[in-house]
Amino acid sequence: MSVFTPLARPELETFLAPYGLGRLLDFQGIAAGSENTNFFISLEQGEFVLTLVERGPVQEMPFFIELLDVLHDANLPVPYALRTTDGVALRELAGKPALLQPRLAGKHIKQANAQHCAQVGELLAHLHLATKDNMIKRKTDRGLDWMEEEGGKLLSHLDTEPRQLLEAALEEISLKKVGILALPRANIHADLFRDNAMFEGTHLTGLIDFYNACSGPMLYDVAIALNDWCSDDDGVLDGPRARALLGAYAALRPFTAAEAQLWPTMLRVACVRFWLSRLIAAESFAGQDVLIHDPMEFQQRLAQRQKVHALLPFAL
Ligand SMILES: Nc1ncnc2c1ncn2[C@@H]1O[C@H](COP(=O)(O)OP(=O)(O)OP(=O)(O)O)[C@@H](O)[C@H]1O
Ligand SMILES: N[C@@H](CCO)C(=O)O
Repeated sequence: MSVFTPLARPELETFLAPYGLGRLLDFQGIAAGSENTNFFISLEQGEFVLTLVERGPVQEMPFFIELLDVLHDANLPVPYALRTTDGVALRELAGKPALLQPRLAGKHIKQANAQHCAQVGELLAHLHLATKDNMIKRKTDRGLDWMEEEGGKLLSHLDTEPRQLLEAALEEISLKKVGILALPRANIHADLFRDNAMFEGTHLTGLIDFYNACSGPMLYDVAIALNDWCSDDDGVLDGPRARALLGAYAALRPFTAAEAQLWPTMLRVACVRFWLSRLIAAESFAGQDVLIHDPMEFQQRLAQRQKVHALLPFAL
């Protein structure tokens, strides 16, 4: 289970006291999640989630806090950093940046249908519309340069077939980089997988885990989401789900001609990003009690996306 930093009750009680939310009733490490340490926290005044941020520089934390405030103020269903009675949002616990957030209702779904996908597309468009004119700048630490660098290093670890697949994708990234970086931008979630959305029945109740959020091409966010929400088990894109997600998104923010043109490339870039991070995690956490997502899933998806040539059907 991915509790990288275990906590004892007394240190937790000391940490929680300044929020003024009552006594600690219960707490529980969360096994799901692969990058940060999370605890469900029951206090007298409600249910919360405590996150200890395990990855990325501490100086980035104000970005996440500000972005979640902006999205919360725009009435989007996201968690946000609660303040202590002295107004402090970013705290430290066990030497890690620590945030207390409201616990959102709902649970993750494994099998997405077109109805789920339409809501994801709609909410993603709202997220982009809420930030595109006042984007808060943050360069991702897993962008195109990172993909080229880490991908280059990993090539020699791969067998012939995956190596050729990755080589072709890295070549395409290098060729299309300028065009990708010129696409319309906003603040993007950059990790909108099924395990980062909550549903109650068929109703989307929230998005969580903004720790990969950054400023970047909106189309990249759409491609990341689509690759997870609309793939079959063998990595093939499911037409009805893909059309539902893209249609709902484009109804609120129509795609530009440049986005339509770069769509097949972007689907592949979004596969490379997660194939590489999963390969790196699998190597660095091998044998440890940490949730590791299967890298092969993205190798398969990338192989399937090499066959995608159709431009976006919903462009201006
Ligand atoms: N605000 C919240 N409300 C309800 N549940 C939450 C909240 N934040 C986190 N969780 C729960 O904790 C789990 C892990 O959280 P999260 O996805 O942020 O961790 P992570 O390590 O960053 O995961 P990932 O593998 O997606 O990077 C989620 O799957 C969800 O069940
Ligand atoms: N969503 C990512 C993990 C967190 O970034 C994956 O499935 O590889």
